[in-house]
Amino acid sequence: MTDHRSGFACFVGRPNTGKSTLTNALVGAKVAITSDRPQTTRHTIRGIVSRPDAQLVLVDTPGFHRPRTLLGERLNDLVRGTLAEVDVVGLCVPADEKIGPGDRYIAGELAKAKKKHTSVFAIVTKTDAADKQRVAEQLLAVSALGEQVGIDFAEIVPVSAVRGEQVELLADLLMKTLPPGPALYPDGELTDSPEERMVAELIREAALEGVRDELPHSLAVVVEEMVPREGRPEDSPLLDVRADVYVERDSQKGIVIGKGGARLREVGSTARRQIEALLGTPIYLDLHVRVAKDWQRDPKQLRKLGF
Ligand SMILES: Nc1nc2c(ncn2[C@@H]2O[C@H](COP(=O)(O)OP(=O)(O)OP(=O)(O)O)[C@@H](O)[C@H]2O)c(=O)[nH]1
Repeated sequence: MTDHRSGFACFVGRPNTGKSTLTNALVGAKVAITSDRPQTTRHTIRGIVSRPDAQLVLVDTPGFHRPRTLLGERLNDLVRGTLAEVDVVGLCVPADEKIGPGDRYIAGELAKAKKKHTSVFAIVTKTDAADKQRVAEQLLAVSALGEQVGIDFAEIVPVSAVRGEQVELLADLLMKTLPPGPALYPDGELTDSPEERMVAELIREAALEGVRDELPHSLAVVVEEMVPREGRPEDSPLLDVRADVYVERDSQKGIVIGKGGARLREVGSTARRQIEALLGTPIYLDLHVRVAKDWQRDPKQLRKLGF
């Protein structure tokens, strides 16, 4: 485990440069494109690439690929925030289109916003849509763009996401840049499913009911597992849902759990009814309250929780 690496990456680039397609290709067939997920992470998770030795979490950079909406300070801050938190950024430029003002704008913003320790990759996408000569020219043009804006690309990688060419190589290279660290998400979980997010949100709502003033917004819920109970008859399935409710301090733990666990039982049964209504199947809800103290020192773990 000592060699394990983990971290966050995001792809930036003009619209239509193939960022989503590349994300899907990296994550594999099982990816579910997630919608906004304000509850447990500040940024939408697009997918998770897990390997025995590394885990790469791909996140969205809000607004970055939409320069028109970048006027507001706040959004700019958000973009800078994201770029400051990820370990590696991939600037996507398609092979089949000349580099234009849009690419230069984004590269320029990226040069300003990135942190010193952030690796920046240039990714020349859609190489199947251009001939070899054109791809070679584009690699040079991208390299020149980097020099223009003052970004020293860690790698310049040509890929075709639709053909799956160089996608593995890109994953290898991205993972190599990540800092040492444990997996941030449970093994085998490629991406949070929309169901898990909704379930987490329902539990969080139930946990905040009546104590909203006492507890900070930072109460977070992570669904660790949702698995069908084995050995149940087909016409009477049961879904085991295991979730952790995170608070920041011991005193808050007491508030959530209540006297003799009374409040937590109430939270559990309220949430269970709502989850059953949502999923249309009986569930067994196993709730644990944890203090996120240790997590506070680890920005990545905090990000996972949305603190
Ligand atoms: N030929 C080819 N087309 C691709 C490739 N990757 C993406 N495309 C096409 O390019 C278009 C845009 O791809 P997306 O992945 O949606 O691009 P995006 O950058 O996520 O777009 P936005 O969400 O608008 O920012 C789609 O029509 C894709 O099918 C590729 O490797 N080769």
